[in-house]
Amino acid sequence: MKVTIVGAGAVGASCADYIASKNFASEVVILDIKEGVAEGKAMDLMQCASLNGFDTRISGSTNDYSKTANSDIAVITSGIPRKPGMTREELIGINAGIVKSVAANLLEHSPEVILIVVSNPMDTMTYLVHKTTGLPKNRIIGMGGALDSARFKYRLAEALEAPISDVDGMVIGGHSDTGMVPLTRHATRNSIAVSEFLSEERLDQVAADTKVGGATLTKLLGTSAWYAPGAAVSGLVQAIACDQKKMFPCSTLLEGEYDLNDLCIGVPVILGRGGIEKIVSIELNEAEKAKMQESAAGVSKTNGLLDV
Ligand SMILES: NC(=O)c1ccc[n+]([C@@H]2O[C@H](COP(=O)([O-])OP(=O)(O)OC[C@H]3O[C@@H](n4cnc5c(N)ncnc54)[C@H](O)[C@@H]3O)[C@@H](O)[C@H]2O)c1
Ligand SMILES: O=C(O)C[C@H](O)C(=O)O
Repeated sequence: MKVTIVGAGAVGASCADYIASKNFASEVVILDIKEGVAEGKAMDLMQCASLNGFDTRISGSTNDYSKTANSDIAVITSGIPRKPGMTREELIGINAGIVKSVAANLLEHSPEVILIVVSNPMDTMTYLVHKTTGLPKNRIIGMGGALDSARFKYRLAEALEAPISDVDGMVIGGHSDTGMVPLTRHATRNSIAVSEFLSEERLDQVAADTKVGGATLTKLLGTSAWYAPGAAVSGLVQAIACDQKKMFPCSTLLEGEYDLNDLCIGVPVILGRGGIEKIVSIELNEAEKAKMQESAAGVSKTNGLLDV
């Protein structure tokens, strides 16, 4: 199993670290345009192998895509992150060109690859990859909901004063400050609805804190987050590599599911060796449907800024 990660920055390196530490991939290639950086990070990570007990071979490449040839999975993290006060949507001008060229380069050397799009604005970048590569939809996966759901569980556990392992919950919708739809009605503590333990006001606060999870970290860090994003990506990569058939909310092209068309947005999917093996349609109530429609309108508006 060969995995390529494009972008040796904060998220790309964190992602390589988690993938290697889990020891399920034979090879990880990190590629970046900055001379020597991918090679340096790969060497640094390889020097963790004896310490952390993994056999994954990690190598770096300065923009030489021949080294990525025959990758099974490729993760696109190349592009700029936001700064405090910015939205993810403001990154479109620079990141669209980068993501488009990176996807084309990857496919030239790995025609069967499954692509995981991370660069922001992620739902729009995922749509751009659809529009420009023509790959079947099962092989283009946008990562956002897995991260947002992890942040939702963190906030739920905080409110419940419970261990996170007691908590389950999912966030669907667009990966944006306003577009996320945390499914509080479906969230549970040990299979009991969290509404049994938390007031409506407290749950609304949990949802609000979840939606600005990325912005909160960007304000604290001066750039956007990388540990949880890297861990979330590695979870998707492992589900595909190990054919786990796990369910994650991922951004995928919708063609009528959830009454939405012609956009990529986060919904629950089953991930296995075929990439997105199934889009899972869950019953939403009227309020949840309205939030999903509003979120989709926001994503479509950003998609409208693309030159495709
Ligand atoms: N979808 C998500 O949940 C999520 C989470 C975190 C970050 N992000 C996004 O991921 C992206 C990367 O974030 P980061 O914190 O790692 O940024 P970073 O600046 O640390 O790293 C980005 C890397 O991309 C490289 N790069 C730029 N253009 C390139 C090209 N054409 N080819 C190869 N490499 C290129 C840069 O040299 C840099 O090393 C940002 O757009 C950020 O908003 C998304
Ligand atoms: O917040 C960001 O801009 C980065 C990423 O999308 C995140 O949610 O951490």
